[in-house]
Amino acid sequence: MLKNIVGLVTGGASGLGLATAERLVREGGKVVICDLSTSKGADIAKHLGNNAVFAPVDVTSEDDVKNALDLCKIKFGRLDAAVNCAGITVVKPALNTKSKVIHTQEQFIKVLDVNIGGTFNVMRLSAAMMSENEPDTEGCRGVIINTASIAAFDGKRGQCAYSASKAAVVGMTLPAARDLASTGIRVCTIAPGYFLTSMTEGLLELNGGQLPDSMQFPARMGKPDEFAMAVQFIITNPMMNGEVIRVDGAVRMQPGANL
Ligand SMILES: CC(=O)CC(=O)SCCNC(=O)CCNC(=O)[C@H](O)C(C)(C)COP(=O)(O)OP(=O)(O)OC[C@H]1O[C@@H](n2cnc3c(N)ncnc32)[C@H](O)[C@@H]1OP(=O)(O)O
Ligand SMILES: NC(=O)C1=CN([C@@H]2O[C@H](COP(=O)(O)OP(=O)(O)OC[C@H]3O[C@@H](n4cnc5c(N)ncnc54)[C@H](O)[C@@H]3O)[C@@H](O)[C@H]2O)C=CC1
Repeated sequence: MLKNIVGLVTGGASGLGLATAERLVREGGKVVICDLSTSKGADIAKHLGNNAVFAPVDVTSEDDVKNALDLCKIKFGRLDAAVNCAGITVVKPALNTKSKVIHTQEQFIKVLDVNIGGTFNVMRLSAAMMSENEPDTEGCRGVIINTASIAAFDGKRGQCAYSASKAAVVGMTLPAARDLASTGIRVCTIAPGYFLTSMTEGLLELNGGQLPDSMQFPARMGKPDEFAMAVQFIITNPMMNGEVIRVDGAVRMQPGANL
């Protein structure tokens, strides 16, 4: 149960973030869905009812994130769990050896800006708000959960920017947990494998309907709620801190194309 837990979920209008927002409300919590103003976040929040509200947020903007946290305070009184799911990808070799097309520096920096900068922005500002919470019986004031990817460890061809950004999210997990330990705020990261969302739709088809050979068990794409289950586990287990958990059915990405 997540009874009375107040969560803020970035990327909450789609895929893994949406499943997390839905689970929070289903399990008795409340949620601020943060996503781009162009997303379906407002409709989704309306559909979820009084325990959900939408905040239009670009995670790279300090003002947007502060406004979302203000809304969280006005609507729900406090923040217990910030879940960073907003993320983007670019798929392009550093150099396409056949066409001679070079990866642009702009694309590389954009992915780092959203995936690293956005995650850190939400983490630091959420922590400031959580630090005002009364600690629970364990002395905990809140928890921050970031989303990396198995591409942080074994990225494929074409994933320099994405893998670098996710490796950075892995890298900031322990120092952030150490920074926030004295305030009683925990920080963990989930590194998902292949999950069926708008980020990955079409990949299976592109791969001739073939799942990756390295996929072990279960040999299928993850369901977004299976990510949300990991979020719930981290929120509810006080010993979870400073750790990166792969949720991937034991798959390892291979160097070749597509999946
Ligand atoms: C887990 C998560 O967090 C979510 C995920 O990541 S999901 C996983 C998503 N998967 C990916 O991101 C991988 C995506 N990769 C791809 O889409 C492709 O491999 C790619 C776009 C990177 C390259 O595709 P491609 O079709 O090989 O590129 P293309 O430009 O058409 O290259 C044509 C040829 O040059 C070769 N080539 C081009 N650049 C190359 C390079 N740097 N090295 C070797 N060969 C190269 C290709 O192998 C291909 O050869 P053939 O014609 O003999 O097959
Ligand atoms: N789907 C998968 O297989 C995997 C996904 N991930 C990661 O999980 C996270 C969620 O991805 P999915 O749900 O799959 O993708 P998705 O594309 O379905 O959802 C991402 C959401 O982030 C939002 N977003 C993008 N840029 C934003 C910004 N600047 N500010 C605010 N919101 C922004 C999008 O509008 C979208 O709603 C991402 O960080 C992704 O890298 C990691 C491993 C595997």
